[in-house]
Amino acid sequence: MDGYRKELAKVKNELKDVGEQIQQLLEHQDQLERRKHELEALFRQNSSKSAQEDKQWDRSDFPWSKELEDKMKSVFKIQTLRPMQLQTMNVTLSNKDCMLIMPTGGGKSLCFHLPALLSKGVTLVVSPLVALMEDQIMALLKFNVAAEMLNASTNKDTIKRVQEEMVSHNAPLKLLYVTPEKLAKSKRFMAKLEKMYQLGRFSRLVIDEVHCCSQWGHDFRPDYKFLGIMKRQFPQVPILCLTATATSKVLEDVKKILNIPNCYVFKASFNRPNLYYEVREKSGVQTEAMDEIYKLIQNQFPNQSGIVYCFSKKEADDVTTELTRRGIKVGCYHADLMAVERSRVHQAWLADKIHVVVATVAFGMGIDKPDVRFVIHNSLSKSMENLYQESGRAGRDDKKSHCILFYRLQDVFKQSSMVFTEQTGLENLYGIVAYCIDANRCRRSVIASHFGEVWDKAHCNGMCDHCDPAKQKSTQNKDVTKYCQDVLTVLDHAKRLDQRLTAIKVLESWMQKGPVNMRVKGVEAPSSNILTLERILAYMLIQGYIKEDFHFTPYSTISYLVPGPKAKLLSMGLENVTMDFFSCSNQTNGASPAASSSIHLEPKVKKSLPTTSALNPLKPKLVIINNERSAFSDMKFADSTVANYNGNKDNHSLTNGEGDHSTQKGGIIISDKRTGKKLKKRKQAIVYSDESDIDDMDFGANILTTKPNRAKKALQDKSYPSNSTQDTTTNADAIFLDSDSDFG
Ligand SMILES: Nc1ncnc2c1ncn2[C@H]1C[C@H](O)[C@@H](COP(=O)(O)OP(=O)(O)OP(=O)(O)O)O1
Repeated sequence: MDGYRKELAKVKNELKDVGEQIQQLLEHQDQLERRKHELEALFRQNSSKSAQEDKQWDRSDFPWSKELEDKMKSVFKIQTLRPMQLQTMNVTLSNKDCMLIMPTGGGKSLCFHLPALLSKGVTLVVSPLVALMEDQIMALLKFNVAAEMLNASTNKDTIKRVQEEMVSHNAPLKLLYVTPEKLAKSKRFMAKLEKMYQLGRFSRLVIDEVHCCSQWGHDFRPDYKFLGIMKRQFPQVPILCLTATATSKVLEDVKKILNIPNCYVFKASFNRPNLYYEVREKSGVQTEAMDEIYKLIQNQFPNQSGIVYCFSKKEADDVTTELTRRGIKVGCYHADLMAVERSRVHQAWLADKIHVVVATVAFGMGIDKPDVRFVIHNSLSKSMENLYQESGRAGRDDKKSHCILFYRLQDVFKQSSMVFTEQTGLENLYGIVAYCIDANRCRRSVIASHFGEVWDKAHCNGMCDHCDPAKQKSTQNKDVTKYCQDVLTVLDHAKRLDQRLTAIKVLESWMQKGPVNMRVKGVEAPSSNILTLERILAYMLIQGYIKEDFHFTPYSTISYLVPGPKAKLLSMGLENVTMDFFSCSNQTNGASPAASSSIHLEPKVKKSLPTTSALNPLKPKLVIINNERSAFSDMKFADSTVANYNGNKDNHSLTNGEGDHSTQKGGIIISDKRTGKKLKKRKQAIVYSDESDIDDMDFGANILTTKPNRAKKALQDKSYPSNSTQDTTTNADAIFLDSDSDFG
């Protein structure tokens, strides 16, 4: 026996060592990964080869340089080129393959419009959306540039005419737009292209939104894969690829798919200095969430142009109804609406007849309104690329504009059950979740590292909620290991009972709410607000301590939470989890999820202060306020007696609920405001607090407890009609308020 015991102790020790080593290695791996990204970016930006190449293509002494400048000014009325435009045009005019990554609105179109005018023959442009082509053709026709398009709904006469122009030396046609489907599915059209090529009239192939080729990208389109044969069929035709967003992984994939391994890659900076990035917490109550968006638009952007992006068509319909009811001129745009209605909304918005378009991502590519002052995300986007591209529709006129994302944990699962079948769907989604719950990193630096760029926080210029001096707040790194272990215990308990838990159910069990059999002995209800708990859960998810397990019903896909690959390390106590929290919570409205999830010295978690309106439903007979630390001390409780407790048991003041004070020496004397009578000794009073220093105070109550769950139990024992903490609070005879009180 002794031998076993010794060996067991030895094995446990070794396991502990191994765990610590694993943790160190994991941390080291994280650091190396980060450094690798930075070095790759630095390498790309500074390597002598790429610097030389940039210089080489920046020249103005090419045979076409003079004509290029003339046409730029005379046809497109543009005086100077933006960064990377000249390089790109010089490469493609040299008949070399090129890839340009430039942010939305950066001016990619000019990079093939202008070369098209300087080249003999026709530039073929593959573009994913008919609406996008229509917009471009309209703009080109205004500049008297001959452009056409072919798609599934083009009539026979037009097809015939265009196909004749493709192969006619005298035809004025300069740009021909087609959908990838047209290329992939029309053999006749491919035959015409062959002919055009043999006649030397196929001057260039432009592939817009080229990231659609790659399954690693955020908008994979299977028909884009077909473009892989173009280099083989037309080896002399230079390919120009354009996209606003592509990670290095996507770039490499695209090069492979299109057979252009040696193409030149130009990358304009992702940074849009005039865009202010912000994440705000979204209320769990639909009407409150709508009120907040309404107030935001009304107060900050009155009569200004903006877009509100929604997760689904139904959400877009609902938000449209809600905002219209509140008096904002909005139009709705999504794929289920008739084309005429979509076009009506788009045109009315362009003409400023309506200010806001509430839309799904269907309202996107090709939106070129210069004065969009705000883009609000009512729900989480599915990736950083999506967020960047969608919010990038703001501020094309280079004036300050706002990109505000409303975040709530429940939106993660709406998205995850849609994207989990995509190759990197969950990875991309968790990337944007990390962006949302980050407490202090510059938003731009998170975006930059996502796109593999080096970013110096100082360059943000206060243009994100974390760098804005007006929103200054300090953060503290706190240990949340115990919380994370408790979550895993809840999951283990459910597993033993053969139950599956969604995130909401996990939170419920963790907070000792919901079905009694799901609550776990030894797991104490955390004294923190729901937002903090959601944030910890989200962090566990993106770090791999928990993971999602998807199940199908005939109507939907449900995401359950189960222990993740790193769970073991945590439950064995071999890994510590720390998170950043704001050290003071002086923000209420508009705070980011991180901001409102401030945390005390563990294990206690602090929450944002509820507003007066949040407390209005509470009408207990007695309200005891911690005067020293509470922001509630100025609040009025019309139907309650208010006792101001200042941490000194012997000196308290009482008010009549309307703010008239009378100081009482020698302990609290509680009287009922309505009758003026002293509350009877042993009157029931439930006190919610974690403050241990009230433990031994005599409130004349026969129930005094310091934990909400114990209070609740006490209430249940006394047969109070309540099923939730909120109800018990409402029904309590007395509540204790300090800055940590929890109304979750
Ligand atoms: N050098 C320039 N100087 C002034 N304006 C320019 C210049 N180049 C382009 N523009 C204008 C034309 C458009 O109104 C606007 C956006 O250009 P555009 O080519 O549509 O952007 P883009 O194609 O990169 O955006 P998206 O990714 O949304 O398609 O900028």
